[in-house]
Amino acid sequence: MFSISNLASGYGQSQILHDLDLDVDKQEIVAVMGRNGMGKTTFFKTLMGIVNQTRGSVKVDGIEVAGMDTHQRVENGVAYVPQGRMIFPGMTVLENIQTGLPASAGGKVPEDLYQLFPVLHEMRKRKGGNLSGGQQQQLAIARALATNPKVLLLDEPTEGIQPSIIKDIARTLKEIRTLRGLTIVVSEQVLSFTMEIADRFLVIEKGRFVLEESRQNADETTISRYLSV
Ligand SMILES: Nc1ncnc2c1ncn2[C@@H]1O[C@H](COP(=O)(O)OP(=O)(O)OP(=O)(O)O)[C@@H](O)[C@H]1O
Repeated sequence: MFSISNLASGYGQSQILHDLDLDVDKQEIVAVMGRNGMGKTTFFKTLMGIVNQTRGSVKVDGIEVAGMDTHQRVENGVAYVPQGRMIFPGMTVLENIQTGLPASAGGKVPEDLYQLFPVLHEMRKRKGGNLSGGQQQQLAIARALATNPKVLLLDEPTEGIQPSIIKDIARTLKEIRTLRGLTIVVSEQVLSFTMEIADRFLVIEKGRFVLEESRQNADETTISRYLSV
């Protein structure tokens, strides 16, 4: 469903990603685990066309999106929740969500988004910058979902978030996957979070996938060895 092959990219002369291959099924949740600086953010930015790829293919339901501008990739069903959430702090919660809506929605937020995140409805008139870290993460996810994606990419969603809220985010992501038939790729350093949600685990080191385990075979000790410094 979401097929990445031979993907390479970098910054200027320095190549960061080396021939990445990944096929994600519809409704599958894949976790890309790796320490700081191993290439997780570069991977997502390349998938979104924010960092230029030097080679490779990225297909959504058979449609080649590599080479498209970021907004065209969004139109073709790829949504991105960046590291650090990047919500607009001076805009209200409602306005933040509206930035993700297609023009055809006329600014109207779909009911099911507020059902998924009731707190965003309560706080829709508040400035995004006044929300807690966990609420901002929900807002960033809601804004991404407003584009009605087929594939959701999340870059370290648990960063800076309290453990109790992390559990809520895990529950919500699983719910969204089922409700919307979403395919999810999430990057993380926190294994307890991905153990709750992922069907498959990949470890990235220096821009290469060095380990792949299905949920059934995933061995926490082995994966955590890659994550400890
Ligand atoms: N704008 C940039 N220009 C040059 N090199 C960069 C740039 N951004 C990242 N890099 C380099 O690319 C490599 C991968 O970084 P990246 O941010 O993708 O890693 P990461 O796994 O997401 O780490 P983190 O968890 O710290 O975000 C690192 O060596 C980093 O120094």
